[in-house]
Amino acid sequence: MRKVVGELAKAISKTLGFEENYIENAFNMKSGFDVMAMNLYPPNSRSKGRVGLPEHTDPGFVITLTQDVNGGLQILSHKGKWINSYIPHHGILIQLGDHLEVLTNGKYKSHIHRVIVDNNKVQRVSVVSLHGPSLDKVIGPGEEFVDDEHPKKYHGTTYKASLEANGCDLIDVQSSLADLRIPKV
Ligand SMILES: O=C(O)CCC(=O)C(=O)O
Ligand SMILES: [Fe+2]
Repeated sequence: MRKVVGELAKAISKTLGFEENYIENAFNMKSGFDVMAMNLYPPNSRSKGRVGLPEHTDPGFVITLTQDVNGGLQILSHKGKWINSYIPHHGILIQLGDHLEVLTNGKYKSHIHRVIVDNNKVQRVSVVSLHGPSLDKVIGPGEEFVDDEHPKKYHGTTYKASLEANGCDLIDVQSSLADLRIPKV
C-alpha cells in the first residue's frame, strides 16, 4: 500500500503543477506514519437512516478503504448532497485527508463522509488506513498556495496533534480540521 501511496504522492504533486517529489518532501513521507482501523457494522434490518459512523473527515495525506460487502459509506458532495459510494469488489477507495487540504490551503478538499446502516442485511467490515506525514512535522499551507488573493486559511499542525485531537473513539468521531480553519476577517 505504501508503494501505491508513493505513486499517488507523485501524481498529485504533478496535478498541482509541481515536480513529483513535492508532496513527499512537504510531508516528509519517507518517515510517514500510517494508522489502520477496522470497522464492523452488524446486520440491522430496522434502522431507516440510522448512522453507523457520524460525518467526519480523516487526518493524513490520503486514506485507503477496502470492504467485504458494498453499502453504507456516503460522501458529501460540494452541493451538500450525500452520495452513496460504490466500491467495486477488490477495489480500493482513495480519499483525500485533512493534511492535503491544509497543505494546499483548501485547493484540494478532505472529503466529509459518514456510514449509514440502513437496512443492512449482512454484516459489513471495512479496513481503513490513514497514510500520513511524519508525526512531528508541522504541516501548514504551502507558500505556493498563499498570496494576497489566497490568504492562509489554516493553522499549521502536526499529524500527531491531529491524531490525538481526533481521538480513538470511533463511536463519536471528531474531525480536528474544523479547529484549524482560520476565520475569515
Ligand atoms: O466504514 C466505512 O466505510 C468508513 C469508515 C471511516 O470513515 C473511518 O474509519 O474513518
Ligand atoms: Fe473516515
